[in-house]
Amino acid sequence: MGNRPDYNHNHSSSKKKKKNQKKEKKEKINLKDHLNQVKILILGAGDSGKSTFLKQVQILYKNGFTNDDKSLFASSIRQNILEHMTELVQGVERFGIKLDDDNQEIAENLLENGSLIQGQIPSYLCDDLIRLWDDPGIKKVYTKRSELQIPENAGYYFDKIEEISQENYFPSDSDILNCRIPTVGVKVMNFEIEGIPWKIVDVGGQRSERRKWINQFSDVTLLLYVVSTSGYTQLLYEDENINRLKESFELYKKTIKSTHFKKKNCIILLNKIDLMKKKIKKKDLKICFPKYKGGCDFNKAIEYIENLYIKTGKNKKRKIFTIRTVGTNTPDIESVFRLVSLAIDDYVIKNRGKL
Ligand SMILES: Nc1nc2c(ncn2[C@@H]2O[C@H](COP(=O)(O)OP(=O)(O)OP(=O)(O)O)[C@@H](O)[C@H]2O)c(=O)[nH]1
Ligand SMILES: [Mg+2]
Repeated sequence: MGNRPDYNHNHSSSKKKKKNQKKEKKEKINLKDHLNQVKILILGAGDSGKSTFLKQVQILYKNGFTNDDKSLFASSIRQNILEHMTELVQGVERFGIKLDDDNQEIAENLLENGSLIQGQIPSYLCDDLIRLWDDPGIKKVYTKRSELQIPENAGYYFDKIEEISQENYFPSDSDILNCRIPTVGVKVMNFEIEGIPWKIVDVGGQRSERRKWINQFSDVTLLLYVVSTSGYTQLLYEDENINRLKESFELYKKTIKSTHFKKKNCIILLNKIDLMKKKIKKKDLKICFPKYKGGCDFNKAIEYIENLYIKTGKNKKRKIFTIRTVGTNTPDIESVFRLVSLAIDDYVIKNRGKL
């Protein structure tokens, strides 16, 4: 990736869109004259990429991660490796797949005794993990990982087990961005842009976390709703009868109706399009949205999702913007910030004198 992603709002044709963008740019105003603070609330279902967005803000606007942050992430990354390999080994049994004879014993050992020692992967465990990852049976289970709730990015770390097991391993930004730690509670990030305090609020997206959302609904300047587009082939972690993208859409429908957001602009991040692009070649979006008729065509599929979210959310008092992103790619999130600025200007212009 690395290209500036497309963005769109309220179904404008591309000619009209360009004209609107030009007009909106001209009307750029000094936020300081109108707002005491900017509060951005990030919502979306679990695993959609909300906290990844916050990590990108840390990289872009807060000088990146400290050494203390990196040490903490190193332990989480090692824990991710161990957990996901354990899940793969459990999958071997579930799918009735055979491992190489020697590896069978290693697998059993991992299930019984595999654990980190003071946040480190001991060298014998590192060897075992590498052998398992090299086993064709494990690779076969890995291709079925969506059925096992194993994160799509797990392979990113399995390819680096040796490096990550080094005692002095310090994760790169990319390693940190790929790490999966479900959010519990509310995380707030404060920083300043052009003399105005900005507050970005990230919440946990899993069902058990959502009752805490309402406490964050007041004084919002802009809503960001993150959608994992690749979730159309996955089932919900919390309820394996529900499709993830469907859950995201139903949640959005309910959330955007809230009176708190009636006049608030909203940016929909159509996230994980890297994964969506790969999946759509083999799996039709119809499995999630039966009315979709575009087949295995990425552009048609993404436009269908885009239009669903825009149509459901738009009203006369607010705009729904969309942007396609790979959340782990920093330039994509820089582009989101250009759109954030546009959406906030638009909000301020419409509500001038009432803020
Ligand atoms: N391939 C790919 N992975 C992504 C993308 N965005 C985020 N991820 C990964 O998806 C996983 C989940 O991201 P999080 O940011 O933790 O998701 P979340 O929405 O905060 O999840 P909760 O805290 O449970 O609500 C992480 O492992 C990220 O690295 C993307 O665009 N592409
Ligand atoms: Mg999170």
